[in-house]
Amino acid sequence: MKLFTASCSWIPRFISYRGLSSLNSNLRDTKDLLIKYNGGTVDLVKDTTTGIATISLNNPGKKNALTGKMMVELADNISELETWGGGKGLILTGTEGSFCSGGDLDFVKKVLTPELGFQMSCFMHDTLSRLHQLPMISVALIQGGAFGGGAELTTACDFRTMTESARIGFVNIKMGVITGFSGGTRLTRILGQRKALDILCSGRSLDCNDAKTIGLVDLVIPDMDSLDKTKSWLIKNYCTWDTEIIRRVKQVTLAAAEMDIETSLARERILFSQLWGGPAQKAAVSKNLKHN
Ligand SMILES: C[C@@H](C(=O)O)C(=O)SCCNC(=O)CCNC(=O)[C@H](O)C(C)(C)COP(=O)(O)OP(=O)(O)OC[C@H]1O[C@@H](n2cnc3c(N)ncnc32)[C@H](O)[C@@H]1OP(=O)(O)O
Repeated sequence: MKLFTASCSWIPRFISYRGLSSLNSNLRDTKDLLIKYNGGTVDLVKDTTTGIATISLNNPGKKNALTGKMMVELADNISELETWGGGKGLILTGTEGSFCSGGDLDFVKKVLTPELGFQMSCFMHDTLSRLHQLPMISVALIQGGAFGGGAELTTACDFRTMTESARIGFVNIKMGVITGFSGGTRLTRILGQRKALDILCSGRSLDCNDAKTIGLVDLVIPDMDSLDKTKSWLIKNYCTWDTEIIRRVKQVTLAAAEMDIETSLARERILFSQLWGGPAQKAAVSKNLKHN
């Protein structure tokens, strides 16, 4: 069988994850290209009282399918969150009862060359890596459907909640491709290789029970008031602490997952010692707390 990649001589021979920065020079060009494919919005709301941000994918006529312009807006929203020192948590969701049905097929049909696919993929990898690396606790609220690229988006978050009637499917294989938004790598890190292979290679869609059983989803919630319920769960479980502490815990876990152990330990020592003797610790040690 002749390999399709034989015609893709323009693809760099070696691309390492850390090598992504060497592709960054192309991101501005890609942004200029993507923004021309109009439709939908991606809206960011920052609640300064709770420290919880919400990003909503909004293209309801197409079940929140992602246009090029929406990819750019998502990237811009992440850039804004990177500079928000007050952020504790982030909820990524969609409007009008859907999460996201993947790439907008009207847009996809206009960019069907390996070169443009590579550019789009680099852009989305950069955006979702930056989302994943935000020093706040991120949750994807899956409602309605999350398919193809939409399912991939959920894997960039730390946690996933899913409504009782929702479905999630990595259907890329049924569309003649594999994961373009980094979902293959991220799903494998979440589930392990065997379960990820099952989900990716079957292309089957999962209901909330399947998704919870395999460990893709952390919490199943009723359809009603799913955003409020996700927000309450996020705040109650992870975000009652001091902002600086939450952000440091997230950074420690990221370093441990993605760096060699000595570098990660060095980072943990610094993040720890900067809190030692601070107001939160002084208040806690003066309280004679019992943890049972
Ligand atoms: C990036 C790329 C990749 O593979 O890496 C991808 O993500 S490929 C994209 C992978 N995603 C897909 O192939 C999704 C295909 N769509 C579906 O399976 C279905 O539409 C569902 C998403 C399950 C929703 O079904 P349901 O019966 O609830 O609604 P529906 O089919 O009437 O959809 C409502 C309207 O949204 C449109 N619509 C739905 N998904 C769309 C998409 N991804 N791009 C463009 N339009 C889309 C439908 O054509 C329809 O338009 P009208 O009202 O005008 O008829």
